[in-house]
Amino acid sequence: MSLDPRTVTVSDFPDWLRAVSTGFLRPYVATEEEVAVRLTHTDLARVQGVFDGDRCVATFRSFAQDLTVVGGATVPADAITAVTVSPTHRRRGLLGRMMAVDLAAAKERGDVVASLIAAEYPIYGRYGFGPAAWSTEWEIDVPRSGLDPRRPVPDEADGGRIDLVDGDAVRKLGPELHGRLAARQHGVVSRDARWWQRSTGVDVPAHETWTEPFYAVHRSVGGEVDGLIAYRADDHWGDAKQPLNKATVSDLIAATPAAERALWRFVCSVDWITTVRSGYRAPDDLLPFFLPDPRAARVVTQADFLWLRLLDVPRALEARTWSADASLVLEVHDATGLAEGRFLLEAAPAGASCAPTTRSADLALDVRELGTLYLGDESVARLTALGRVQELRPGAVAVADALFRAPRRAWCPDVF
Ligand SMILES: CC(=O)SCCNC(=O)CCNC(=O)[C@H](O)C(C)(C)COP(=O)(O)OP(=O)(O)OC[C@H]1O[C@@H](n2cnc3c(N)ncnc32)[C@H](O)[C@@H]1OP(=O)(O)O
Repeated sequence: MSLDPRTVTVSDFPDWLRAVSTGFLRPYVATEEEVAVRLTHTDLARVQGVFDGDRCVATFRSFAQDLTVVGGATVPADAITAVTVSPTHRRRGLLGRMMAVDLAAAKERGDVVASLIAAEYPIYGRYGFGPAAWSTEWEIDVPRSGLDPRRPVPDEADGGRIDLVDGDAVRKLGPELHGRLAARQHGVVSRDARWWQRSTGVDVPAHETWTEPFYAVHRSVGGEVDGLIAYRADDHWGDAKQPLNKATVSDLIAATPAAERALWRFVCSVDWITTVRSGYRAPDDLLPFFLPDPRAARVVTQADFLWLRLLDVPRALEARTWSADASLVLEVHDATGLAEGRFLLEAAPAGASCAPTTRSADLALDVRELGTLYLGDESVARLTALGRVQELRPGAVAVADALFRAPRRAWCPDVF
């Protein structure tokens, strides 16, 4: 029997959801009502399944996403999620087949990149993806941070105020604030209305145990909401009856460094909280330096996070800004042919042009490495030292490094 991927129908959908649960090692607990809700925000044309007889044994879904690139513009991304192959059918090429179908459709549609959060590092490089944004999580030992527990927050330097709010307010205020973040932080991916609902407890899938977080917003001196935090606290007391509670931040977005600082200092100031877990941040997040003693913030996670695969090299390279004025000819290898070619990039801080060329190449690299370099989060010299970029004209690596690097690291705040 052939095991070919096909588009999933409404009647397949519950079995497809069951297969996703199996692949992610969780029991299938969705109710009919949940299936109906999920159908309302799922574009079935972009949901693939592989069926062995009646049973779904492999799953794959993609959806439309906007990705902020260096300089603040966005490109249309093919966001990939819910990738699973049942343990009875693994390593027979099913993922490879579903990926080929999806990437071809994305290219046809005009998406500039494909994006995903990889469950495991070794899976996606073979499909042309490279890690493009990394993530760091800190754990703050609040009593060691040097913050004074007697002081009110925000402190005088800030001038703004912090208000506790509910999920309704977050759904109203969050999207505009997120838009301001997305306009300045490369690596940020769009959040649709469904994202805001799910993160505030509306129609949460049954397999996710939902507890209401605390939400607070920061308002600038002018009264504008310019920061938002969501955090949950545990209930932990020491033997000598001292509170030793941990706050875990699930979201902290801000439009200004001042709002960011005020919100971190706020969560560290909550009485009883002695530990704060930051959630996934950019590796160069300002957080440790908001504390009088940055060593109180210990790195607990440091790993690849957002993976990108370029589908349209000229549009991708023209969309971002560049730190220098130079031209470069890139020979891009892509086993699938989707992004293969030799391209002349003429870059300047004001904008770039990129087009196929017959000029001799300065650098040769796989599309995977171009994905890794795209958001300016990796050095060309490092990839060259690893043998993953070839310098064909002396000095081209230095030129490429001057061009590609961004002033700040990329940050993707969301798992999708
Ligand atoms: C974006 C997301 O959704 S991330 C979530 C990914 N899903 C999971 O991690 C759930 C658990 N794992 C699975 O469901 C499956 O193992 C999958 C989906 C990762 C892989 O599916 P498969 O159908 O087994 O992959 P497929 O047979 O197409 O493998 C293609 C190649 O990748 C390799 N490969 C696949 N998965 C892995 C892995 N986890 N680690 C190392 N190599 C892997 C295969 O060995 C094969 O190599 P080859 O081309 O050299 O022969």
